[in-house]
Amino acid sequence: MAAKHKYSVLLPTYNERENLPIIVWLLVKYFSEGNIDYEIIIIDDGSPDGTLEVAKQLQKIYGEKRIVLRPREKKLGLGTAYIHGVKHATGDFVLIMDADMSHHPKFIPQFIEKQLEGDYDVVTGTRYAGDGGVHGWDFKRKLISRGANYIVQVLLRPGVSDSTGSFRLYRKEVLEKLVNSCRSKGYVFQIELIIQARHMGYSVGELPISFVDRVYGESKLGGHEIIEWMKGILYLFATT
Ligand SMILES: Nc1nc2c(ncn2[C@@H]2O[C@H](COP(=O)(O)OP(=O)(O)O[C@H]3O[C@H](CO)[C@@H](O)[C@H](O)[C@@H]3O)[C@@H](O)[C@H]2O)c(=O)[nH]1
Ligand SMILES: [Mg+2]
Repeated sequence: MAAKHKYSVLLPTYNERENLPIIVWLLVKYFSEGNIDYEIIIIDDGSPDGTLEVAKQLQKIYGEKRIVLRPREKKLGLGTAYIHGVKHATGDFVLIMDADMSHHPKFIPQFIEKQLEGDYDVVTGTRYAGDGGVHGWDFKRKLISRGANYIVQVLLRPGVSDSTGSFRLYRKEVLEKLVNSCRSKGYVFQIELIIQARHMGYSVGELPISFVDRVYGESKLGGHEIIEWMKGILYLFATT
């Protein structure tokens, strides 16, 4: 596949020292094999494990055109990391994904194909339709994810089968507009984006993906994030 567009990948990182070289290597592989123009924007939030130092090494290996560093001094949340990253994106399309290998770069050519096929404004990965799935999570974490999706379905009617997932492809100008109309700062940000996309009449396609739990490091979704998530959902319910 030789796509004529440029794709910017936003990689938010907090303590992803072990994962970053693997995901970057795979991203480079799939983009190069597909002869696709790309940049990888790493938004590190002052990770104490030295993720930024690793990112700097990767920039030396792959070059400043491909690896763009947009770090922030401290942990300011996943939603604001995306907002920060998109400001610096130079591609026609923006891919958002986790940096811990739960979102495998092998799906990127499928995201691109799906977008081109349907001329979609957004293509969103789904773990809960078609061949999509979740692997490696314990029962509690599966329940949290299913429960969160169910709450969103009932309260906000997002029009997609997996509203809490965050492996997505956006037309850049669409993402910029969505980001400007979103207020959430944490994990609820991806839900607000997809709800806004529906309200603003953008076309959204779904792509089944498999989500595999991380091998290295830990999830940052703790009790505080879950409480903030619930507050965010209630706020969206009351205001949208
Ligand atoms: N820069 C930055 N990055 C962050 C922050 N918090 C998390 N990240 C990064 O965001 C990505 C996802 O964080 P995880 O901590 O691995 O999330 P998860 O528990 O695996 O959650 C996944 O499932 C959720 C529910 O389906 C999703 O909402 C979430 O996006 C993610 O896909 C990782 O690359 C992580 O380093 C932050 O405050 N700042
Ligand atoms: Mg993760």
